[in-house]
Amino acid sequence: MLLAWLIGIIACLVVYYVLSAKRKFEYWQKRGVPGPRPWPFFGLFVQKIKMGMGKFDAWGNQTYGRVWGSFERDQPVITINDPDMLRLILVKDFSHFINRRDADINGPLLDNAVSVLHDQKWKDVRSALIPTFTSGRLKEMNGLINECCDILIANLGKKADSGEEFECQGLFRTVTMDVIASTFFGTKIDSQNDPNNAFTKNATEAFNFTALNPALITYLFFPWALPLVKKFDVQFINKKYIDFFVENTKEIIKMRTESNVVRKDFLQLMLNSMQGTGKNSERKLAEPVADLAVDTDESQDADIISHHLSEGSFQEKPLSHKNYKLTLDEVVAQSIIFFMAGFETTATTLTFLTYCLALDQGIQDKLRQSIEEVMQDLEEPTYAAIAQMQYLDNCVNEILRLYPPASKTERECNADWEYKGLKIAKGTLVTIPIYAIQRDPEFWPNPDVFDPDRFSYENKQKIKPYTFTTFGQGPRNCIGMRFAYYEIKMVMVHILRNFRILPCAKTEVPLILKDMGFISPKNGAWVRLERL
Ligand code: HEM
Repeated sequence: MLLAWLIGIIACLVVYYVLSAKRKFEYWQKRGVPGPRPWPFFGLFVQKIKMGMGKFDAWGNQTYGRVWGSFERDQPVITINDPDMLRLILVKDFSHFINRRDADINGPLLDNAVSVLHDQKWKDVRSALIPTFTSGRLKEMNGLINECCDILIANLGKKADSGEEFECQGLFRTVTMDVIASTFFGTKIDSQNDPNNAFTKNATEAFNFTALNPALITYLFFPWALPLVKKFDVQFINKKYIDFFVENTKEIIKMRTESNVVRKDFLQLMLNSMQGTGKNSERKLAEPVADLAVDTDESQDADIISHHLSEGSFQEKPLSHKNYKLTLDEVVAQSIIFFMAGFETTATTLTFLTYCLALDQGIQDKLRQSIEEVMQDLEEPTYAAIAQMQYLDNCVNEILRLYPPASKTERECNADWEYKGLKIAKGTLVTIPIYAIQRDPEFWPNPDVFDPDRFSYENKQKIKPYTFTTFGQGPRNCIGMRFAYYEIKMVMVHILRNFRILPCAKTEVPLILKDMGFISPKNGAWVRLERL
């Protein structure tokens, strides 16, 4: 009897999942949008895991064209590789596509993070954060970043002297973590000399995503169980790692408030905004929020980013009309999200660049020489010097094109939208397949080749807008973009002025990628160094 019941239940579930897969496939067919047929229950999950997210999107583009449809859970997903459509979605019609999806597995504190906030609340918080990332602020961080780089160079010197082969990503994580801890929290954690310290361990573990992440599995396959698992504190990034950062951040804030210590770091800027003493609080109602890509304060100086490439990041309209004051929870949440978003992405970029320079000594020599031409008698790089290093900018952009740390981003459509007969219904998720667009041979000839000259002054003018979207585009692009460029360039200048990067026996060619969460080398990127 029990067996009969069991067989009956399984049969019902099979029928349900088969019909549901059919319904999802037909949803896009009816709208004339091609796309893969999802498997019952698994959807397209198995293919994504097998290929990796970026390669899955590239396969989708090749097979179905520039616009194709699929589903995630019960939500229709449309993947768009058409740069003209992306311009509309990310910039012109941004008001239809303000938010990313609400996965509701971030945990109560991270629900306050700018990356997951929605609508007006997002506008308020983002507006309050903008003054934190101007080039003026970055210039103030120069000494702190140089300090972390000096430790790196001392440690690399030991590796060069011993002829040791080493894996770069682990090493770069410790540098970028030290930089973030120092520039954001005014704290020296010295994870470079103590890679087992609690900050490094917790942050690295927090990013150790696998397809078996319990929150991800529940979200994708058993959404009805979400309220239940949330009761057990299951969230996308394990609660124990988040708690570690919450406790530390709150402790630092408490110490500052009690002792009235004022520092020149990002945390202080946020605390100023909380207390209404920040630059933001002086903004007049009608005054537009500072442009996200172009720093009006410093517009007479060369900037650290290529404006041409961040076309569309212009803040066309003010985001918020209020002089928003951050709450304590919001300050803590932003601190954590900056830490999380900031160290792994920059470490990965440094890793890939080091790897590619090891394999191409010609490019490495040219880069070193171009850096020396700017540095001349300077002992340590300054913001102004970095901004003049054109070939370094080309190399960094090319590595970000070839290996974008985030293989995709997304927007959720909040009101029905139409373009040339294609209707996107409210509630549809729009996927922007960063990796796939940046490896598309129509936009990037020989897309798998590392060729910094694609970004030379002359060639850059020919790059089709919205085909380089490593940092996203439009008002909701990466808020840390300028900081990331600055940090990556500073670290590379220090390394290349001291060492030649060489391949070693363990250098994997071609590099196999891991593409769950952020893109990274699956088996690490191994090199060795020689002192110059
Ligand atoms: C190489 C380094 C980095 C890359 C490639 C990168 C990439 C991205 C991408 C693709 C997005 C989504 C943009 C969109 O949807 O249009 C994003 C958002 C974001 N990034 Fe970055 N990022 C990097 C470094 C950083 C750093 C250093 C920070 C902080 C210090 C940061 C903080 C953020 C935040 C807070 C958001 C959400 C912004 C919002 O929703 O308003 N990122 N990033």
